[in-house]
Amino acid sequence: MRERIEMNTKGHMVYAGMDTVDLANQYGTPLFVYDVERIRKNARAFVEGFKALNVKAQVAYASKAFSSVAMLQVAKQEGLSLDVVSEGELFTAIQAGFPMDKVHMHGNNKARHELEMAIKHKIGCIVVDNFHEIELLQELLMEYKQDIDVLLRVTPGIEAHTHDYILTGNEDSKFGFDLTKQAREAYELLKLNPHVHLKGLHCHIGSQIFETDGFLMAIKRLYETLNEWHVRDGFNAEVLNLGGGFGIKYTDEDEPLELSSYVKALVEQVQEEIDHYQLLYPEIWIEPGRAIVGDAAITLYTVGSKKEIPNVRNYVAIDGGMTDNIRPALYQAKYDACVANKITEAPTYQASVAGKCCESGDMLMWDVLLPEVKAGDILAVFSTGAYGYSMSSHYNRFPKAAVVFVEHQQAKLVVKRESYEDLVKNDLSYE
Ligand SMILES: Cc1ncc(COP(=O)(O)O)c(C=O)c1O
Ligand SMILES: N[C@@H](CCCC[NH3+])C(=O)O
Repeated sequence: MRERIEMNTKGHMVYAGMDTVDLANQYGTPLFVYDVERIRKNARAFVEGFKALNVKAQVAYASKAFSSVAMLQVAKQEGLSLDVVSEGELFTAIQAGFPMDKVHMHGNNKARHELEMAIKHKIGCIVVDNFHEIELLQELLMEYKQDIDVLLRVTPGIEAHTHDYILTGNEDSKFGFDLTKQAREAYELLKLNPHVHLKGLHCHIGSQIFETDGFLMAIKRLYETLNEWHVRDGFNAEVLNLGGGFGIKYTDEDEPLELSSYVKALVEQVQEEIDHYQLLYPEIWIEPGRAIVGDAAITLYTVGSKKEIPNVRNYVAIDGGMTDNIRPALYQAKYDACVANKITEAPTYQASVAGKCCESGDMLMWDVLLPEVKAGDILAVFSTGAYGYSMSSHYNRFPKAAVVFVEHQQAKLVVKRESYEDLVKNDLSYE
């Protein structure tokens, strides 16, 4: 990570061409700072990876990783499609002027009103997850006399090498239909609905995955099923959606693949299956979230109190924590950081970085090496662009942080810091 740190003549860390200490002073902390050029570079690696192989594809940004109007506008500018999982994410897409025909809707418990909103806005595709949803769709499409493209989400029974909580493609999962029996049943039910156009299958095997073998195995499993359906009644998948999950570098322990090599591996495996079963080549869709925004942001915090326990541990507290980054508490996720105003100083002080919530588990990092820190220093945590702001909470009534986009050495506030008034705006008096 440290090789990525740039510094200016003041000895301050520079990020996306900007002095991070100046950014912290101007916008306050905690502050998410996104490098928009990096977002574009990541998006293009996927899009161009498919283009280079001459494969028809859609790269749908999984907006759960970080959704805001500005972010979705960047995704739109890059020609991405969009994966939304709720009315709120769809509403944000509408506010961003995102083309609705490039929006795909997910969700393991889509409510009637969510499906209704998707239908009314004529989104590009609904990824059908369960039998209840098939019934709801049947009713709504009749009511609206409207057609819609759908994919069936299936669980290919793959155990990807990642944290248990972010595994989704294994058989024992709350998402999708199992491939052995339920998928066939769902396929038969969807065939009865003249308003539904089943385009193909979807699977998502998990998140923060560094190897391609899980994806390749999933493709094999999907094609076993697709071949059965083809043999039985001539079904040809026009679309194969392989989900997201492409891993990124958080710390030096992580060794992610080049984004284009994931694309190449997926395309080659699909080609192999197509050749083997003599089927038509589908469009390949993917849904990267983390790999588009994860390494494109840092979070800036201000250091406050310290607690030094001789022969045990040094705690350094910052002005944020699990409210803006729940990942260490939830997944034991690891991060790397530096002190933005002390880049030239040697990291000789071992410390654990604590948040300010009333919760012992509210820790951002355990036992990392920093320079001697003191109150007022600015801590920069790397690779916080995915599932940081989007999973943030109001625990202990901390207002949510601000988000700044930087491009061409210009910073722009894209999400305002919440005020205390924002926090209580939905509260009603009981007096
Ligand atoms: C269905 C689906 N698609 C895409 C994603 C995005 O995953 P990632 O951010 O790991 O690329 C997720 C989250 O894991 C997901 O559940
Ligand atoms: N939120 C998770 C990933 C799972 C997301 C969606 N299936 C993370 O921070 O790693």
